[in-house]
Amino acid sequence: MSLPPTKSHGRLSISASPRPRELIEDRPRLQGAWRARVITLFPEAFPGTLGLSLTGKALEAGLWALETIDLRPFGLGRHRNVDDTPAGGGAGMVLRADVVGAALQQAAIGTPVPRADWPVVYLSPRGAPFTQSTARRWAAGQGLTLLCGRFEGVDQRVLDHFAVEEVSLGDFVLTGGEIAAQAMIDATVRLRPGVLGNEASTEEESHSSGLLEHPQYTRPAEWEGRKIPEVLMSGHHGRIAEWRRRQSEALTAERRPDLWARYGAKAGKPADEAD
Ligand SMILES: C[S@@+](CC[C@H](N)C(=O)[O-])C[C@H]1O[C@@H](n2cnc3c(N)ncnc32)[C@H](O)[C@@H]1O
Repeated sequence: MSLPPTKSHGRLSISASPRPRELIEDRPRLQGAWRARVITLFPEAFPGTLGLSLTGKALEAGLWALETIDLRPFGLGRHRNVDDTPAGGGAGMVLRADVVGAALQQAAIGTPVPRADWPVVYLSPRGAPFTQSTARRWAAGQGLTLLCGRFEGVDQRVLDHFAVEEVSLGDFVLTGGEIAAQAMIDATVRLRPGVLGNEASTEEESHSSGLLEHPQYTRPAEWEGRKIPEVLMSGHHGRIAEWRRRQSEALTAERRPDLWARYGAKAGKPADEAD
């Protein structure tokens, strides 16, 4: 079977088909760029929000690359069928192991071993929860292959065969993996060097230190009778840092007792004494 083309959203194509000239010329610049490779029935959903703002600029600049692999051309027969009814009966359709397997094989071309450098992930509500530490782990590698499910999901055998990691965006069910893929790529790519520029720090934001971020304010100094807290206008860096730390702790304790308990435990004291 000849390989269907892979669409590139950055400046590099991994397609087996002839590449436009400008893509070839861009190749050296992209060597070593972190890459997201997404297997989907809806490649037109990409880059989506990833093409906007900082991630979009970084994509254009070649700081990372995005490639979609359309699942449909791997389908069978005249209609390129990709799914079939669930074994054992039940509602809906399941993506076939042979079809998804062929797409995963194409996605594996040129990816490094060991897998730690390039995880292969199935977006799934059954998966391990996606967190900031997942994003950090993925950002430290060379790239990521994401398999977007649809319908009732994917035949289990292909997940087992390729030792695919299952990761969930949260405890809810989406109609497909594309939104989850974009969210996870966004959270990962913004941790790559140069993507956020010098302006933003990823060290002080929510989930980096185990706490939620303190409230933020900007001009005007007074709005609808509400003033910016005085300490933030004082210019006293020590007092500002202390105020922000206390706000972070109070917010975390109130909104996320699970994070607060873990934070307290890390600091070596029970959470209710962590003040
Ligand atoms: C309708 S869902 C399938 C749900 C599946 N039957 C179940 O109950 O676990 C279709 C696809 O959406 C994606 N999806 C749905 N919810 C998700 C979540 N919370 N996180 C990541 N992907 C999700 C997965 O790729 C899934 O295969």
